[in-house]
Amino acid sequence: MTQHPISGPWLSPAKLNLFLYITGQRDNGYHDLQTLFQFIDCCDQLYFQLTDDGVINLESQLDFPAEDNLIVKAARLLQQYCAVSRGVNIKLDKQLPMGGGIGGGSSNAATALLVLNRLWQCDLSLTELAQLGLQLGADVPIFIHGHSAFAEGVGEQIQAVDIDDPWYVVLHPDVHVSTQSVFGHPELPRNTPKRTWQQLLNDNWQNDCQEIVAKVYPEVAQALSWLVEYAPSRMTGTGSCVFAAFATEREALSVLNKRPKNISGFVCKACNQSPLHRQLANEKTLLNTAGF
Ligand SMILES: C[C@@](CO)(OP(=O)(O)O)[C@H](O)COP(=O)(O)OP(=O)(O)OC[C@H]1O[C@@H](n2ccc(N)nc2=O)[C@H](O)[C@@H]1O
Ligand SMILES: Nc1ncnc2c1ncn2[C@@H]1O[C@H](COP(=O)(O)OP(=O)(O)O)[C@@H](O)[C@H]1O
Repeated sequence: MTQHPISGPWLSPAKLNLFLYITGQRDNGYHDLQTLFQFIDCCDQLYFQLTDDGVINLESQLDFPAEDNLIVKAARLLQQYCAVSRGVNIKLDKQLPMGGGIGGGSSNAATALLVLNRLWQCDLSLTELAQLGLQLGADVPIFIHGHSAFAEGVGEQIQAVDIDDPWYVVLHPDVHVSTQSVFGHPELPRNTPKRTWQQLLNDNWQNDCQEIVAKVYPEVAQALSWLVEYAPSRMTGTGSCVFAAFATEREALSVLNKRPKNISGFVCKACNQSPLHRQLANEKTLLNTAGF
């Protein structure tokens, strides 16, 4: 049997929601949002090795079944959609905190779709890949398009934007916030008036989920009230991570290093282009045998 080379490491970056407003609710229960996504240079890494047997395997340090992993779901979706006969061994090196609102699962799915589209020679456009990805999660299309974006609808109406790219301190309170439970909360504000991008650009940015999450999870409230002493601070997505922007890495690191011992966190740089898309533009990183 042919031993195929290993391709990777491929980056799977996190995102922050710099603002998040809920402007309505659809008949199917899903909420309409206006949100601003920006990537950060904090990433998981994925490795791929093609196989001839059609089977999709995933090796990772996660403690739930591979079948439930969005990477396997993404690979299977593409394989079926393009009638690919080959399989793939995938290895995930997970670095990003999970359930923190920084989008690691959606990003992993998008990285799998983008890289396998190339390795399996499916040749789907970004628009087609984003449509496939939307079946896996509302945030997947943003990671497929790979540019900072103002998103509306459930995240599928995307307008690429260029915005400031500061350094961030991201704090990760030790709680897992379920997206579904936040959207199901009776006190969640659901009728923030819709505004244009121009109006929002000059607004004092907020997150409509923050008040409820901080009320239910005191750890989130504690992280916010600590960080806000240094700079304006907000929650990303449905939490639990909170962040604040700084002009320099040095300033951000000095704040991070003073954090309370019970809160983990990291410093990262904002990127208007996804680190994965930068990598995809450089074919030379495609083959590497050091992965598995
Ligand atoms: C709100 C965001 C902002 O980035 O939060 P985070 O998950 O990143 O924190 C995302 O769009 C989340 O996207 P994602 O995490 O993919 O959500 P999904 O799996 O599609 O949905 C999980 C559940 O949340 C609810 N849901 C999700 C998105 C939405 N616009 N309205 C909803 O009501 C639905 O009940 C759904 O069953
Ligand atoms: N590859 C993956 N990485 C992380 N989480 C995953 C993955 N595949 C499935 N999941 C599931 O998605 C949930 C949310 O993960 P994640 O994307 O990290 O959080 P968030 O949506 O809050 O940013 C996890 O708790 C896990 O059950």
